[in-house]
Amino acid sequence: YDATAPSYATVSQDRLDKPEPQNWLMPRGTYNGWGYSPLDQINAKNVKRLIPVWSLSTGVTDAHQAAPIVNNGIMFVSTPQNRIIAVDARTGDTIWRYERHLPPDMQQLHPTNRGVALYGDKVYMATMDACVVALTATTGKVAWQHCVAKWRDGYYMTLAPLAADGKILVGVSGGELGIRGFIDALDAETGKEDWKFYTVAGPGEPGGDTWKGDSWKTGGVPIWMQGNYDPATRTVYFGTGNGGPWMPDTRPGDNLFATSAIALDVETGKLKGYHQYHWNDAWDWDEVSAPLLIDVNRNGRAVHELVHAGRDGYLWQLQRDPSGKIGFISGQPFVHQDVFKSIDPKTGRPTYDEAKVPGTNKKALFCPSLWGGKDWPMEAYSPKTKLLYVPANDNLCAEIAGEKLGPREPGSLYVGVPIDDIFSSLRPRPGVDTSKPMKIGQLQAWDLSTGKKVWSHDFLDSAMWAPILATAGDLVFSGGTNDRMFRAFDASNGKLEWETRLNSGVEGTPSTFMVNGVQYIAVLSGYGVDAERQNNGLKKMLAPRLDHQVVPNDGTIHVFALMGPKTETASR
Ligand SMILES: O=C(O)c1cc(C(=O)O)c2c(n1)C(=O)C(=O)c1cc(C(=O)O)[nH]c1-2
Ligand SMILES: [Ca+2]
Repeated sequence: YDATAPSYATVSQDRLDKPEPQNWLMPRGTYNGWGYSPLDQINAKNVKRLIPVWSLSTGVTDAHQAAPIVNNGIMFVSTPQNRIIAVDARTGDTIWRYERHLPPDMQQLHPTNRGVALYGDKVYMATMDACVVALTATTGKVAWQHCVAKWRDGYYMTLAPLAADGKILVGVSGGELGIRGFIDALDAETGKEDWKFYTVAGPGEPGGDTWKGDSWKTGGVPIWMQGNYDPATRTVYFGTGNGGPWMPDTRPGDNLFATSAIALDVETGKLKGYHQYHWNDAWDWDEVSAPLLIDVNRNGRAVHELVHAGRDGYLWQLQRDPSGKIGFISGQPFVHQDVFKSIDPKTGRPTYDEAKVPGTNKKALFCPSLWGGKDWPMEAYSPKTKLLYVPANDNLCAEIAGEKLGPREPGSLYVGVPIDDIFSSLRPRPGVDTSKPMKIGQLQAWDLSTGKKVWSHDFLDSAMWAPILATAGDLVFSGGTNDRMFRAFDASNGKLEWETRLNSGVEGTPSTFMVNGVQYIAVLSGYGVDAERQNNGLKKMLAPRLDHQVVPNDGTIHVFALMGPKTETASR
């Protein structure tokens, strides 16, 4: 009998509203999306003593992006192919495993999963075949499942569900398959649908006049990242994806609510407000990472903001209102961006350089690339340093041209750009000398009060493709580079404090937690999907410098703690 063995603690709405510091109950730790932990046992002074405590192979390869979710010493990890592993977070001993039997004839464009949600006594996962499964947290047995769409019709799910107000909120991927995107709220107990919100406004609905003819039926606007939540106003905030098909002339108009931040009433799913970052998207710039809820000090006044580092390469600061309305404050490039000619100072609406807008039979070279100034990996915010940390990719561009599309075939790509052209679209920023090590990936830190970049840690010949964890120990953690490193930086100046090389590329969402007085840092390795596709583009662009480079794909859970007597007892 182990008196210190973890036992499951029911996840109430109160606990989700204010998670205990020792737990990590959702992908970003808290509903505001900060990716911040108040734990400080591991700090800038002692992080050099950080050592591996345990690791565990997940048994699958490809993009492991989920955060290890921890509730009272029990860790839940989801992986590609929709598996979940529940382990004793101190030892790595497996408690149970769940494996979804996915249809064998299903093609996966983005074989990944961004994490589980906890609510009550259940664990929830959104699946590649467009279903939500609820498992009993202590046993891993299926309590219910509910399919929100037909995978044969091009719908799939990669996001972590958001648990709030007794509901499980999910959205669908398929922006490259001609879907009509939506968010569904399911009853956490039964799986019954409570409400549905279509992200492509239909005829007669608000925003419906921003789509012409039947274009709304295949308008895309996927939701493939978890939302954030404001319990005080009971508002959920999501970021929305690209319009489909990609070429903007196939769907003239602004295309609401594509590439936007949207605010929905958690109870009813009613739209309370929105801000479209860029209209009539032409670049696959999904703006799916949900805006962070941050109170920013402006001249002694706390302004309630929504902050988003866009795939369009702009850092957006918006204002949130108790009514859910979203106002515009500022937008400025955080990487080289040559598409926007200006931003309306009142509304934030950009004007475009038409030469940078690809179309059907119209080639365009534009910066940043299709993968954006920042793709899905989430920013972090530390209330201690008051800095926003952005995983950015600078000096990259892309060149594509559209081709005429036939009618949509359910379940097939409906992009209007040949897939091989997409994977070979990456270009260096014009004028950059690629014969020398090239500045690409950056971990940037921004002061939101002044709108100034405070520091940047730059990586050569590598993108930066991983979410950030910030801690009260004055550290920020992240992987994301093509050298398999997992790193800790000083949160105030970006100095590298610690790094370790893992078995494969790291694009996991780091988390931190405490059990029996020991603080741990956890992250998944496992490389794939678009981080790998973009890196393949870099290899061609920078040849022969990266010719020898191999980034393995194997998935592993890694857990670290400080070397010392406490760690030794903890890991035994
Ligand atoms: O339009 C969509 O539905 C959709 C879905 C996904 C996804 O579900 O992962 C990605 C994208 N688009 C996308 O454009 C993109 O760059 C991307 C990168 C990744 C990844 O896991 O690295 N997923 C996705
Ligand atoms: Ca997309």
